[in-house]
Amino acid sequence: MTDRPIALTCGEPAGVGLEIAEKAWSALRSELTFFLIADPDHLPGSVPVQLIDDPADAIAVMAQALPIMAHPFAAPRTPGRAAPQNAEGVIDVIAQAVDLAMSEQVCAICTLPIHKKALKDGADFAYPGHTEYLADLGNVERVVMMLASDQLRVVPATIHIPLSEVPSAFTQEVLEDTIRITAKGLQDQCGVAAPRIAIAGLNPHAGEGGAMGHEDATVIAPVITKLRAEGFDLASPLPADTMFHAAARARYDVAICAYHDQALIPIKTLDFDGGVNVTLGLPFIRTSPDHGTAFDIAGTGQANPSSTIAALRMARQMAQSA
Ligand SMILES: NC(=O)C1=CN([C@@H]2O[C@H](COP(=O)(O)OP(=O)(O)OC[C@H]3O[C@@H](n4cnc5c(N)ncnc54)[C@H](O)[C@@H]3O)[C@@H](O)[C@H]2O)C=CC1
Ligand SMILES: NCC(=O)COP(=O)(O)O
Repeated sequence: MTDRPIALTCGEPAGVGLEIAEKAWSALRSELTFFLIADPDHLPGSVPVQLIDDPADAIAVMAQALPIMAHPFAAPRTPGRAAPQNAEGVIDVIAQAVDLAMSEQVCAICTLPIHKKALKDGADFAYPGHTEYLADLGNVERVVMMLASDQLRVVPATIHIPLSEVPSAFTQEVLEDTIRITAKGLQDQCGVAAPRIAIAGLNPHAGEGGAMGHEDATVIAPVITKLRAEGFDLASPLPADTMFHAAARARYDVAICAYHDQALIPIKTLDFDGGVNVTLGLPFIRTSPDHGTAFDIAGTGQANPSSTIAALRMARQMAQSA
């Protein structure tokens, strides 16, 4: 699998992504092969680059220059300010990378951050994030967003929806599918043979026996009973406030949470620089840094490439074990 390169999508050109792509190339040029799909005119120009037409050409280029598959955009790059005319280009680059993955010309895709509102405003993008767009491109109904670092793996069972919609979206079916996809992904792609899965309660104190909400007993508990009978190793439903300290984390391989911030706050607090976002359940491998476009520091040279470097390494590792 690793004879093929990883496709790195440019994401929002006004963000820190392209600066990070150059730094990631400097760090990884003798370790693994990736190429960037981007408008060459958008690149900050701190490293040598070489245009390629065929993904396979990246292998010979990588040690000397950052391989670029050119995708012309409508407008120039202005750090910190998204150009609405570039929204279509950002979306098309992601679709191009998926085509390359589905046709097995690349071993994985790694996506640099998009600005969700810029895509909605500029191109009426119908998806709240990569995760949902990639599910559609990959023709799968349900995928799982997992964020992983050396210290913790977390999965939000509901993803990019308003908090007010979480209780109705967090159904037994969603939770069951999420557990199944997560367990399979950990076994098949992450080298965890028998995943220990912790489920966070939705309510304070996991509902405190019904005194603080009912979903822990009526949604989570029945799914746990059903899946335990099938052999899943599930701990549950745990009060979310006490399941992320070091001793608690040692008892599970992944924490499945009810909603976005319940999952992402602990991992971004523990390891913002090393966290990787991976989509499980797709017919191809996709990783991403855990951070966003960071418009506030774009163009300043301050962007830390560690999360993208970790994401590229994880993509390669997953491809090796596929
Ligand atoms: N995978 C993706 O495409 C993601 C996209 N986003 C999008 O990014 C946009 C901005 O989101 P925010 O909530 O502001 O989060 P953000 O991660 O872009 O920024 C939060 C803070 O962290 C800092 N930061 C982020 N990445 C950094 C890096 N590599 N090095 C140093 N400092 C860094 C920023 O300067 C800022 O102060 C939004 O549109 C959001 O939806 C957010 C997360 C992931
Ligand atoms: N907060 C995580 C995030 O927004 C990543 O979303 P996606 O673009 O990877 O779906």
